[in-house]
Amino acid sequence: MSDAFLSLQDLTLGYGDSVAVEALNLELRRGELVALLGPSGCGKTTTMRAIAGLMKPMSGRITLDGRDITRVAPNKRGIGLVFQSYALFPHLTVFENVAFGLRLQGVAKDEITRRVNAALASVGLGSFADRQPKALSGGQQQRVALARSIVVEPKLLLLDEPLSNLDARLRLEMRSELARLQKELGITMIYVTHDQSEALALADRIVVMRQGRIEQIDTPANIYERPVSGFVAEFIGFENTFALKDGALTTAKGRLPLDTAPKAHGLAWRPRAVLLGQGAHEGRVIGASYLGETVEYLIDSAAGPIKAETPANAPRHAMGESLRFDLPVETAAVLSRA
Ligand SMILES: Nc1ncnc2c1ncn2[C@@H]1O[C@H](COP(=O)(O)OP(=O)(O)OP(=O)(O)O)[C@@H](O)[C@H]1O
Repeated sequence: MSDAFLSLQDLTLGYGDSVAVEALNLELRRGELVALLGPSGCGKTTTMRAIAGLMKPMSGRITLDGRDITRVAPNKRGIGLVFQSYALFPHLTVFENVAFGLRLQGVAKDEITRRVNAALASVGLGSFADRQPKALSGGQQQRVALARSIVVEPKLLLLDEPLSNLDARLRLEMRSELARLQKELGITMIYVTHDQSEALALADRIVVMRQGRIEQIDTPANIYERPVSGFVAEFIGFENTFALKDGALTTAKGRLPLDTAPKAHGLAWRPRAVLLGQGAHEGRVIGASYLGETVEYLIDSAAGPIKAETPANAPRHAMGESLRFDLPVETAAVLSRA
């Protein structure tokens, strides 16, 4: 057996006869934060449910800290959960909400007081112990939910879109809070999100899922800069993705020949890597949106629309204008798979 802290081996999961996740293999090191990233329906929540023991795998094995937990009851796995709906008990104080799991475990009173206060302090709610949940903001409630799950010192913490109910500012605040807590407490975490910036900011490694399979596992920097496939590239913001065929960038709409083409399945560029006003290709401006810092152009080309982004203080291009553009191969992401 490997020395992985959590290991998912050939895990196949489904509902009735329909398979939702197929032969998934994933290993986490102790203390690692791994983000599961992917579009709606790709199997993120299903994977989390199986790890938590809330559904039985069709086949495969799960081990945690050297123990096979595939058939262990959810409450005996030592796994904490924070889901999107963080339902606190409305009639209990913040303190009692956090103490709940420890009371169930029969932990001594003094130790409960000590651990609950420490958990509340670690999420910045030390002075809120006596409040009722309804007297807290959404972000504060979310932090109580987090304190409640870390106080029982789980071996593994599963977070499924835990910040999705919060407004943009709170999300950012909670995101850095979570990162700090995770490092401070050394908790191993799996974090489900469909928000790429959240995954990039938080994770040690990102798992990109597609239709129940893993498409790429890598560091945030490698996922962002070196996506292996068109699917990952598009998901992570490379809006100009092409297959390479006979030395030309190829889409269903047409082709753009290249002087020199690398050996690869495809190439992809972010909008800001597209150069306007120079280069081997020709196009016509069919869209222009002012975004504040930048202007985003849609350029009609022989291979369909190309998205380009230039600094707002660069020379502007008018709608309908014909211009040359360049897709420099040296700034492209080289895609090894379809
Ligand atoms: N209770 C269920 N019964 C039948 N099929 C289900 C059930 N829950 C999920 N599925 C199916 O399993 C697949 C994976 O769903 P899952 O909820 O794991 O996706 P997800 O990546 O978490 O999506 P989202 O980001 O929308 O939460 C989907 O095709 C979904 O329709």
